[in-house]
Amino acid sequence: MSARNISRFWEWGRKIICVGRNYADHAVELKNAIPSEPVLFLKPPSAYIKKGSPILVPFYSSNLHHEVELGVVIGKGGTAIPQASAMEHVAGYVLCLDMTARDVQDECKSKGLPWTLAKAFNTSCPISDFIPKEKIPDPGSINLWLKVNNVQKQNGSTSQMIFSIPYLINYISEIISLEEGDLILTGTPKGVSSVQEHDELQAGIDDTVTMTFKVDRKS
Ligand SMILES: CC(=O)CC(=O)C(=O)O
Ligand SMILES: [Mg+2]
Repeated sequence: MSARNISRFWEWGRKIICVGRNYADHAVELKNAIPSEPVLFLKPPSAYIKKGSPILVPFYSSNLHHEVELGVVIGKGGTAIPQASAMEHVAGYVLCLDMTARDVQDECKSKGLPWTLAKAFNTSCPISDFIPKEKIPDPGSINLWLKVNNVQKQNGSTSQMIFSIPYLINYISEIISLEEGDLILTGTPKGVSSVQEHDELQAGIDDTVTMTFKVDRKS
């Protein structure tokens, strides 16, 4: 049997672990407190889409937001991975969108309910092609940006993250064992905004990686 190729990790059905409120400017724009520990939630693998597939607005939402994020692809699993060796467990990266039904999330927050409907719906995790680890020698100092219909909405540096990638790998793996092919979404900088059917989202890492997705509504 041939070895699996990590660049197709998104086909393996592994976990997507998302970190919320990891940029102070985004926590502030949504009037959330700055966290003292990472805020975690999950998306199922059915949330993944790749280029050519549309982002579908869930039928129960009228305020779908984009959140551009750096995704960390786990290459070697582990439990309670020390910060000092955390980067040895990283195979590479993807640029991700954490698509969020903000109206539904606001309602869940006000009722003390989980965010599943707001965050985990089909097509809620568009991703770029796999980026091997060597291509991003310093993931703690890259620029993430996003445009809607060619208008800039988000532009932030990963140096603004409250919790670093090694900290997150250690924190998460103490609670949820990490496996090869898991993806960690590391949170979004400020500038999230509403998108509509027919909008075009373009996102990038500096001027090296770019990806484009169209928004549609399921008929
Ligand atoms: C308030 C949020 O939706 C948290 C989140 O996903 C983030 O990236 O921050
Ligand atoms: Mg997010």
